[in-house]
Amino acid sequence: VRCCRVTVFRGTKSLAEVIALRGKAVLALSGGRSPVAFLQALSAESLDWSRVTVTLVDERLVPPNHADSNAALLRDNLLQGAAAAATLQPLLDDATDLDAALAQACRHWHTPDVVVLGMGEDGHIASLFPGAANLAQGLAPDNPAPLLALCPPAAAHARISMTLAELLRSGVLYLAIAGEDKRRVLEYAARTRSDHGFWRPVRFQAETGW
Ligand SMILES: O=C(O)[C@H](O)[C@@H](O)[C@H](O)[C@H](O)COP(=O)(O)O
Repeated sequence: VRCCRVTVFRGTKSLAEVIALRGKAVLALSGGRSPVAFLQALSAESLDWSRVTVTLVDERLVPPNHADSNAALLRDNLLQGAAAAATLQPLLDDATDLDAALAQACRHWHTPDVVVLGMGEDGHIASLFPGAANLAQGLAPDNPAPLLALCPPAAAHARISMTLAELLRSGVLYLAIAGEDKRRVLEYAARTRSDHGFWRPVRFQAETGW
């Protein structure tokens, strides 16, 4: 709960600063199970939401109203109350194959000003899952591509994800995690020097102080 309140406070402040500077802001959020309380709390924040475009750090290749759709998660939990005035820019529209989905997502993409990441217990952020065939591409710090298509063996659906390079090109990054298990993963990742792909995404965040 504390993590959620702190991230709501900091995220809202960052958005307000970007809006004051540039008149508009792009916010990229994560999906999964844990952001519900955060999204609901954020939706009640007083901010000029009409100046905010909300998008996702990753999306699953499912129809827009599927229970696993991250866009549906935002629609149901964030785009309510004060935040209903924001513009939702989903990553996927009606694409059913992964290449078309990636092309579609890239067409509408804008590098976010504010990003809120979650983290899986295997250390993945966005959909940069350990074991994904093209993980190296997703983690290459000089990859010019903002988004990547992956079929991670550990995940239920094929995914579109921000690349690590694009995360690093974004304005402000927050990592919102809760619970002992995730804390242990983060601490382990910060300590380990092994170059095992399993720990790379999250170790990168630990080392760069996200
Ligand atoms: O769409 C997704 O799956 C995410 O964006 C992903 O990176 C998520 O943040 C973690 O998997 C944590 O998920 P939980 O909140 O469900 O633990």
